[in-house]
This record gives sequence, C-alpha cells and structure tokens, in this order.
Amino acid sequence: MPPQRFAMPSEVPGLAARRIAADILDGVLHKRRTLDDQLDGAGAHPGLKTLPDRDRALMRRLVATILRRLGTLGHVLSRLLDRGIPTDAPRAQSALLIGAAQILWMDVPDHAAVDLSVRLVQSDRRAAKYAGLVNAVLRRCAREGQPLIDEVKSQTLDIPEWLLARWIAHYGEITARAMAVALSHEPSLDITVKSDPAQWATRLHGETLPTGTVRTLLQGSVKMLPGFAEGQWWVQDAAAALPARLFGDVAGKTIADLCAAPGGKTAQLILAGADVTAVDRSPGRMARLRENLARLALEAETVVADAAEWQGGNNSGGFDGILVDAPCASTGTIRRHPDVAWLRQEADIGALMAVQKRLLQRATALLRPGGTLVYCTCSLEPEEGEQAISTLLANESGMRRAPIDAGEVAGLSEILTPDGDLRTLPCHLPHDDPRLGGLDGFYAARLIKS
Ligand SMILES: C[S@@+](CC[C@H](N)C(=O)[O-])C[C@H]1O[C@@H](n2cnc3c(N)ncnc32)[C@H](O)[C@@H]1O
Repeated sequence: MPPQRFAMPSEVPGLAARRIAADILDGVLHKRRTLDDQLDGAGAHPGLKTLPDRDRALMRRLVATILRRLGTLGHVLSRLLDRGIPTDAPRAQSALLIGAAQILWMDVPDHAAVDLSVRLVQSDRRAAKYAGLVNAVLRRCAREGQPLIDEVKSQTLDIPEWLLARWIAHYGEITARAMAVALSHEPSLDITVKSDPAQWATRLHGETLPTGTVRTLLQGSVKMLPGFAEGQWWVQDAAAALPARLFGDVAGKTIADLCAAPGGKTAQLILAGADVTAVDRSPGRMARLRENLARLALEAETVVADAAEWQGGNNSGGFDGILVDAPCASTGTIRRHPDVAWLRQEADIGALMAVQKRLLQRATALLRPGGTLVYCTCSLEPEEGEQAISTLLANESGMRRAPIDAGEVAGLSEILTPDGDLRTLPCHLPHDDPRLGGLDGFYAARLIKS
C-alpha cells in the first residue's frame, strides 16, 4: 500500500490525481494488480477517497488511456529518449507515460501536462534527478509526438503479440486488426434502462442502439447522472445485455444465475419477471450485487457458493433456466478494462477452461428436462466459447443447441455464428464516431435439455 501522502492541502491542483494515477499504473505494470482491485473494494487506493469526483474520473480516464495505448506510448517515448526509459526510478517512467498520454490524447493543455509530470518526479526521492529529462522529453512529445504515432499507425502495438496472434489465427488478419483498432478507442458509457430507452437516451445525451441499450459519451461519475440514484438504470455493455435475453419470455420461470455478481444479468432477468436465484462464489462481489439490486429495487435470492458444487438449494425439480456467465480470460472487455491486455497470460486460459467445464456440467444437472441453458463468456478466445460448447455437446447427449435467430438480436446477423451462437467483436456496430461504435467481445450459446 502506498504511503499516506495524497491529501496535501497546499498541493498544486491536479497533482494528487496524477500521483494516484502513477501509483495505480505502477500497481498494474510492476505488481500485476488489476485496475478493479485498485479502484474498488478493500484493496482500493486509499487516496481515492480524498479526490473530488471530477479528479477521480480524470484519473481513471488517464490510467485507462495509458493502458489502452501502452504499446504506442512505448514507441513514442523510446523515440524521444536517447537512452531509453529510466529503469532505476519507476516514478520517472510513470510520469513520462502520464505526461505523454495527456499531451497526445487528452484534453489537457500541454504546458499543464508537462508541469504536473515534472512535479511528480520532483516529489519522488529516486526520480527527482530526472526532472530535467522529463521536462525536455514531454516538451518534445508535444511538438513531435503525433508524427511518431503516425509512423506506427498500421502496426498493432497496443495488443500483446501473443494475443494478436491468437485472434489472427481464429478470426483472420483483417478482422483481428479491426478488433485491435476498435480497442484503441475510448469506449462509450452503455446503460440498460428499466423502461423507456428513448426518454433516457434524451436525458443522458445519448442514443438508443438497435438492441435497446442507451449509449452516451457522458463522462465522470455515473452516480451523478440523472436516474442513477433513483435506480432507473445500470451500467452494462450493449453486448453483455444480450445473453440474458436469449431465454425468451421468462415471466414466472425459475432461473439460476450461477456466476451472478455484480448482477447486471440478474437484474435483467428479474425485470423480465423471472424468479431468480443468484449464485456467486465471491462474498465481496455478492455484497455488490445486493447493493446494486437494492438501488434498483429488485429482488433475488442470493447464495454465496462455488456453483460447480452447488446442489440447487430448495429447488429439487430443476430450474427452468440456468445462466452460466463463466469466469474467463475477459479479453472481450479490454476496451473497458485495458489492464487485462497486459496482465492476462496465455497460460491462464487452460485453468479457466477447467472451471468452465465444471460449471457447465453442474448447470446441466441443475436444469429440468426441457429447461434452457445459456452459457456466455466475455472472452474472444474460442476455447472459452465455441469449443467449450462443442465439447459439452459431444459429451452430453441430453443437451442440444437451440440456435439464436437474428430477430432475437435486433436483426444483427453479423453477431451470430453459422451454428447460431452469439459472437460479438469489438469491431461490431461501427459508427462514424468510433467512440460511439463497438461492442465488448462476448460469446453466448443457448442449449436445451431433452
Ligand atoms: C463474468 S463475472 C459475472 C458477471 C455477472 N453475470 C453480471 O452480469 O454482472 C463472473 C463471476 O463468476 C464468479 N465465479 C467464478 N467462479 C465461480 C464459481 N466456481 N462459482 C460461482 N461463482 C463463480 C466470480 O466471482 C464473478 O463474479
């Protein structure tokens, strides 16, 4: 945990936000800590509490921008630094990244970006000797940065090589590169509303997507937006809002959501009239689910358990529906969680596949005959999607695929596979303004138990 040195009353405005950004960036790049872990819950950076909402939002955007463009930033800085990025003072490295990201992609005056980064290194014992270097490099970045970005525009430096190679192998070169480009843009804020999307699109200065999601470019704390405190909507990527709809009419049906927290899909199912049992292994995440449902004035039974072992509680005859939104490599969420690209390792996929297989087996057992299983992951990796389902179908003769029709997904046939599964990609739903286009990468399949 960083020392308590953030709320200094006489500090230059904006410096605390940059210092916390630097700590969090160090956490991701050098301690392999996720952004979620450092931004929320028990492990959150203690300085966050001292930041006004506006600075907190700016800090989050700054860190996300750096992680989203890390490969390109590395290229730009290496071209501007004769002897490479200093390795003996991590704060000098983060100050350079923070300064350059603001200059190149954010609406911060260049002189302020340079000044704050210089102050950042000056206040660090090991990095202070690099104040002159940081000043000179960032001034050059303001003058020469854009052409240096253009130099590598056709390359895909912001996606780790191993991951890009997988995407090329599965989706082909053109699609994989389009995915990488889509991931380099700051994403919109996607919202699922309880009712009347058109009205909420107007109130939130956004637009309604064909699937009913409200998409807006508003920034800052979502808690301050109209309708949040009143529980009229929740944040949910447009692609993440699709799997729960694949059950069709769920009014009065029993549905077990086996990996439920923080509850976006649980909320959709309750709102559609289902009697939902929400299961999640993590007590902390389940507490968030309960908090979210309370704000939305929605009710579900909640169970903290390993769903791969769970016996179904009081439901002895089997559930009408089971949703498995399995833990996965999460490579489909890199737009919104850019740390995933740098923290995830290819070796993780095998271990996650084993968990997915156990969850699918249990889900099959918990379903009543004729019941519907929807399996989904926010992963772009076929092992966690298409292959997981073909393995299940090969081993469980009592399960068959119920192909999804384009009419169920607002006519978007491009997001369906030839087998009738859902497969959204970051480059789907293109828009003239790239920030308003794109979807998280999701896979979903619908199966029926005979
Ligand atoms: C992708 S997230 C679920 C997101 C959620 N469905 C939503 O829409 O908000 C995966 C969840 O699975 C939970 N999880 C992982 N392994 C589990 C297991 N064996 N049993 C139950 N939950 C598990 C994690 O704690 C995490 O909350």
